[in-house]
Amino acid sequence: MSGAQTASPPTRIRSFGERLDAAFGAHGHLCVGIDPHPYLLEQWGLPGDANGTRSFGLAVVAAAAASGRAGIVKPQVAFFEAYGSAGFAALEDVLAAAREAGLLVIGDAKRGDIGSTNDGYADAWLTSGSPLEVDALTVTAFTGVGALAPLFDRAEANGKGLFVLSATSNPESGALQTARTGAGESVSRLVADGVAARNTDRTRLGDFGLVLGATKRLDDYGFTADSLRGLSTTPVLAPGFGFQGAEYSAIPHIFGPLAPDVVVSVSRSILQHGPTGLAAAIDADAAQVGEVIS
Ligand SMILES: O=C(O)c1cc(=O)[nH]c(=O)n1[C@@H]1O[C@H](COP(=O)(O)O)[C@@H](O)[C@H]1O
Repeated sequence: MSGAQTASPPTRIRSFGERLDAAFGAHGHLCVGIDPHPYLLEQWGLPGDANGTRSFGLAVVAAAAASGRAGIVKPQVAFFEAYGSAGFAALEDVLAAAREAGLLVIGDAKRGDIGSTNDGYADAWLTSGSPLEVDALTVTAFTGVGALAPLFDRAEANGKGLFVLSATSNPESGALQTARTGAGESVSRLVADGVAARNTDRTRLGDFGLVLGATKRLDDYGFTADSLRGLSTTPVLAPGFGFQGAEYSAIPHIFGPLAPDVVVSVSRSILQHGPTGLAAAIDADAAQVGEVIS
């Protein structure tokens, strides 16, 4: 054999935005939350322990993958964390199963700290081969969008994404998030503009998105029609449907120009159908979402 070898070009890592766009195209916009509330474990006939959360999570992953109409899942870390190391072991199994099934995984851990600590979170959640590897992570910017730089950088390098809380769905969010800065913009918008600025290639769906609750009027949170247009190509993670009161039919009205890039996230109102009704509930909700976002 000759010593001369042709070097193969390095494989380009697909960005999170590209993969999210592909998931939208192949499966639609529905994201099924994996929230193993203790009352749901009981309702599903599962033990109220880490094994229960594992069985619950694996069942949701299997149903989403089998339906083909939900290409994204969002495990809520809190309900696994409640069982300590055994809960994290269960979460690792659920994440591995979701990855194996080809689902896009948004880890809902709402991390965010000073920059040097965010490096640790990037190691844990956004690094290929890490036990808790996900495709995208929810984070808070209370320490400042700039403090998230290690997470943005690592996500970009590894083909991962972030969803940063901007206008959250809970009733208490307004006092803080609608507060105005010295320059007169709302805290929600300050965060949104900072995140959008990290999406440098505006010709494609970005890797960095915003959490905008579907229960809110975005103009109350300081977003004008123009500012929403300026956020185009920034993906949106939208919780608040079902149990929190928002309806799928309102998506175009709530999100305006951002509606085509919305991840429609729903947990309890699908999960309450139990293991036997889950598949039908996913199909029914996906059909409704498909009618408003094509
Ligand atoms: O980041 C989130 O997903 C999130 C942000 C937000 O503003 N509101 C919100 O409800 N969530 C999460 O979305 C899920 C909503 O659950 P359901 O109300 O059961 O659909 C929970 O896991 C919440 O923690």
